[in-house]
Amino acid sequence: MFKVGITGNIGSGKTTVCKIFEVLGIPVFYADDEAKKVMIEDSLLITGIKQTFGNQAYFADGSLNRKYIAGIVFNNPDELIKLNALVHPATFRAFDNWMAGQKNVPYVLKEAALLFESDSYKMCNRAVMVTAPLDLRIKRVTRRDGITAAEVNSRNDRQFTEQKKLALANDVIINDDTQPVIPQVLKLHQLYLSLAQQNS
Ligand SMILES: CC(C)(COP(=O)(O)OP(=O)(O)OC[C@H]1O[C@@H](n2cnc3c(N)ncnc32)[C@H](O)[C@@H]1O)[C@@H](O)C(=O)NCCC(=O)NCCS
Ligand SMILES: Nc1ncnc2c1ncn2[C@@H]1O[C@H](COP(=O)(O)OP(=O)(O)OP(=O)(O)O)[C@@H](O)[C@H]1O
Repeated sequence: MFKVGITGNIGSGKTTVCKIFEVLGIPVFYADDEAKKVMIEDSLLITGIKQTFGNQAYFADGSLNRKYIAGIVFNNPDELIKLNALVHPATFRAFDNWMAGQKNVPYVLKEAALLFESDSYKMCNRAVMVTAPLDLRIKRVTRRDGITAAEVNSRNDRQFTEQKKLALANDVIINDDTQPVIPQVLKLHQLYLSLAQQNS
């Protein structure tokens, strides 16, 4: 199956762009969401997270204390490395399981904030990056999540720079309010349909 990885730094608009691909009938695996799902479902992972970050990482009802974990890992790169090492293998397994269920579709998308940082782009046939300037991304995320600009910056600082990501991407979608996104998606969709057909 032809796989397209889609990424972009915090607030670039990856999820928004993926929703357009979904309208075109393309299944999307949302790695960030799946990561949070395995963190409450995989008992070995839960034990590892509690041992590493303390029992406060979870609320009494078993849900994830995202604010608590974010406060630790986005202020300490070593702690973030530990969290990534715990969570990413389980997320990769969830992707493999999801892939096994995909039938009769021309191609699939894997949405991951850390597609390049985690090397998972190497398992994709193509990588597309959604890009927008930092000031606009900060504005979007502070409005969406009610977090501060400093908190957005501290996450952004833990990601490859836009420049580094652009050098690794095969394709780019510009989502900086200067041009419409839908025609860019339609153009790439046609490209992926034809590449997937050549690949089959
Ligand atoms: C720390 C957690 C609990 C905070 O949850 P929260 O709901 O506040 O954020 P959410 O997961 O929706 O992520 C929002 C954005 O933060 C950034 N971000 C998330 N995880 C990371 C990370 N490990 N490194 C750098 N940036 C990250 C991304 O831009 C992401 O799109 C959560 O982000 C987490 O568990 N992260 C580790 C797992 C991971 O790496 N997920 C992302 C890719 S699989
Ligand atoms: N072209 C656009 N016009 C207006 N609002 C937009 C546009 N693109 C994204 N947004 C808004 O900006 C916010 C961030 O977009 P989105 O959630 O798609 O980004 P993301 O890259 O998936 O973010 P994160 O990395 O934080 O998960 C959302 O509230 C979304 O509705």
